[in-house]
Amino acid sequence: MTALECLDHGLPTSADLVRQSEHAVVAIVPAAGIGSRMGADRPKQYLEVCGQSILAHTLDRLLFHSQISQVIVALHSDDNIFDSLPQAVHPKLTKVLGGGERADSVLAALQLAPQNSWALVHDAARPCLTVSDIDKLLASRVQFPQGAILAMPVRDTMKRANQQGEIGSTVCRDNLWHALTPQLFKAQQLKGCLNAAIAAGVVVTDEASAMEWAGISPGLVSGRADNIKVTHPDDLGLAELFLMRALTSQ
Ligand SMILES: Nc1ccn([C@@H]2O[C@H](COP(=O)(O)OP(=O)(O)OP(=O)(O)O)[C@@H](O)[C@H]2O)c(=O)n1
Ligand SMILES: C[C@](O)(CO)[C@H](O)COP(=O)(O)O
Repeated sequence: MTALECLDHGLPTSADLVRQSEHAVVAIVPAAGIGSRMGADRPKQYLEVCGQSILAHTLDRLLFHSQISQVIVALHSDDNIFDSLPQAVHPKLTKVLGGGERADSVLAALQLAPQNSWALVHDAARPCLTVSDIDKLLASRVQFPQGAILAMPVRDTMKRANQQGEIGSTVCRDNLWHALTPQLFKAQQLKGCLNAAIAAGVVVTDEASAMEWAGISPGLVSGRADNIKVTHPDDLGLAELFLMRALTSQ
């Protein structure tokens, strides 16, 4: 098929595919949180499930992905555990000091991302990410050159509480998605949008919200429901189950 025919059919030309392959993909792992909602004796990313820490599982998925050239991990200034992880000495891995909020930690890591790279930002607290979902998000760059996020359509009826802890309203769930990670954007563009949004006092709880604030509409890529963010104690059992299932299916 000629380039013109590709364009007519909305397909990537070989030049598009070559260009994508020219831009490195750098994984950014915000891992500087303290896990207050977990209430454990250490930051939740260092709790063990299936034989190693949550962070170690997350790093393995990124370090061993063939299209990811570098993994930049943002750590808390008091972190005295990371260097004991086997993954800490991986040649692809770079450490950076995180910040007060997740967005600050992501920004700190973005300072080290190469000029024309893609930044694939993934929470340390999401250890059940699969290679197939990473592949799916990376492949979405053809359809969503502005960037995209893994997300999951809402399945439950959604309620908004009132001040009394009762149902205030039912939120229409049409076209309502849970934002997951990884979230994939051009590193320089993401850095600019994050800096601008934070400077404007915007609450930035994920990378996409900074891009949206700048007027960009990131793509939504349907991701697996087992890509959970380990946040509360009862998430640990789920993570263990999903990781065990992944190990036994290999
Ligand atoms: N200043 C921060 C805060 C959070 N994170 C990271 O962002 C991810 C998602 O944040 P969250 O699940 O909220 O983790 P914590 O902030 O540790 O949890 P909590 O809000 O319960 O304290 C986590 O991998 C966390 O380590 C970070 O790098 N820097
Ligand atoms: C980035 C994220 O995981 C997308 O759902 C989420 O916003 C992180 O929120 P947290 O409060 O920092 O865990």
